Formats: sequence, C-alpha cells, structure tokens
Amino acid sequence: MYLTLKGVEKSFQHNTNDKLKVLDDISFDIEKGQFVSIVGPSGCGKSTLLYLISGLDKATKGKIEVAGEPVNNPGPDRVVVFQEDGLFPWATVLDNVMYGLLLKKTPKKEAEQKAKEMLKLVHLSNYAGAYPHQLSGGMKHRVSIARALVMDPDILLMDEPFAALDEQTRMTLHHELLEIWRRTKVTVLFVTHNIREAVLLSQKVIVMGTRPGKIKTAFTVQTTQDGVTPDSITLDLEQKILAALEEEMEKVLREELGDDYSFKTGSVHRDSSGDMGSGI
Ligand SMILES: Nc1ncnc2c1ncn2[C@@H]1O[C@H](COP(=O)(O)OP(=O)(O)OP(=O)(O)O)[C@@H](O)[C@H]1O
Repeated sequence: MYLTLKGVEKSFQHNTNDKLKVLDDISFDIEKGQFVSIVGPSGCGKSTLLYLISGLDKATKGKIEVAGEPVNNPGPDRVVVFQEDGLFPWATVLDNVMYGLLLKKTPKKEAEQKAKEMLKLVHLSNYAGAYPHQLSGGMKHRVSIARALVMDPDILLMDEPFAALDEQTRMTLHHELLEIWRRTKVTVLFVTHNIREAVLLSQKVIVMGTRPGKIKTAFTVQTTQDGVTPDSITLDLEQKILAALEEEMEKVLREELGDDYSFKTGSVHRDSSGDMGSGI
C-alpha cells in the first residue's frame, strides 16, 4: 500500500479546557496511482484530513505513512489544490506555475520549460503571458492544477477544487483531470460534496460520518475493461452512497436545527448536478 492511515485522530483546542475531536480512528489504505474520493457531511473533517496528509498539520494520534515513511512535514511529494485557485494576481500564468519550482531553487530555464509543459497539459499554452484576471474561473483552476503538477508530486490532494464552478466548466475539468491522471499516474485524493463527481472520477469512494469524522464505509467503482463505468452502475452506486450519507446528514440536521428539525428519512435529494449536503 502506498498511502496508509492507521488510527488517525485529530483534536483542536477550542478554549483553554475545551477540546474538539474532529477525526476519530481514521484508517485506510490507498494504492499508488489510485484516484480516491472522500465524501461526507459538512464539518466531518475532510479538509482537516487532507491537511494532515499534506503535513501542514499533525495528527493528535495515529500514523500517516507514504511509501512506508511517516509524514511529519509538508513535502513536494504531496501537493494540495484548494477550492480557491490561490493564484498571485500580480504574476502571469507562467510565473504562477513556475513559482514553486523557483522556491525549490530549480534553475530558471528548467523551471520555465517544465511550467510550459504543464501549461500544455492543461491546454493553456496560449495564455502563458496572461494575468489571472484575464482568465475564466475554469482556466484559473487549470492553472492551479498545473502549478501543483509542475512540482511532480506523488500525491495530489484536492479539496473541493471545482465546487465554485458552473456545471459545464466542472464537466470539462473532470474530463481534463482524468486525462491528466491517466498520463501522470499521480495518486489523487479528492474531497467533494458532489456524489456524482465522486463516482465519475474515482476508483474508490470513501464515505465519512459526522463529527468526530470516522470512516463510515467505502465503495469500489467498477469499470469495464476500457475504463468506462456504465450508467446503471453509476446510478446504483450514487444511490448507495446517498443512503450511507442520509443517516449522517440527519445527525447534522438534528444537531444544528434542534427544535426546527423536520427531517423525514429518505427525503434527502441531490440537486440536478448530484450535489448534496454542501449547504449543511
Ligand atoms: N485550525 C482549526 N482550529 C480549530 N478548529 C478547527 C480548525 N480546523 C478545522 N476545525 C474544525 O474542525 C471541524 C472540521 O472542519 P473541516 O473543515 O475539516 O470539515 P469539512 O468536512 O472539510 O467541512 P466542509 O465540508 O464544510 O468543508 C470544524 O468544526 C472546524 O471548525
């Protein structure tokens, strides 16, 4: 196994005496080159989990290992792509993509060449000299994906990267991300609220339960030999994931709405894009 989590727990100190346990006993394995999505109710600790794997924060208990080595710090082998594109508005697309390489003291010529290759991969070669404000939302996200990939990471950690985009742009980026994943063989851990997105992109979908976040269940996405998932399998899996999440969403609603709670089991619906639970 490539990425391994064993009994990971995370608590945050809220007040002097108050501790908030956000993640509890999280254990899973991901194979090298796998594309795995994580879905779960709002606040169950999905982003926190990505932070721990990236090394930007430390687990309170448990172990995180990449290729048998414990994760203690951030490293260029694990790069995070956030929902906000996070580009520097004052720098061109090319300079944005080169930035991490220059920080790593890569010679400028080499950094420029690598950045240009990445821009080609995300079909933005013609925009190398443009500034972020001259790009559409989808283009900015492609730049941020290029900026992550140029570091040649082994693991790409994506935290709801397409949540703020319109449906059409999101679909285009799904297609591009899958193409990039197939070409680069990078291991992807993808957090989303969108069940359909999770099923369409991933080989495995991990469902988390509400706070403190635990692994509730996991589903393998079956594909045919040519890598396509038939619609019948997709729909069936979406229903199963939704059913697994219903109970968790009910808990969140009960907690947050208190007396106003009027949830009826089975009444949770996805919107037309398969998005569910993001408002909770
Ligand atoms: N640095 C921090 N200090 C204190 N509490 C934190 C910190 N980071 C996260 N939390 C708390 O941990 C819980 C989980 O947050 P997290 O962002 O990981 O959830 P999430 O599942 O990604 O949520 P969403 O789906 O809404 O993005 C929240 O209650 C949040 O307030």
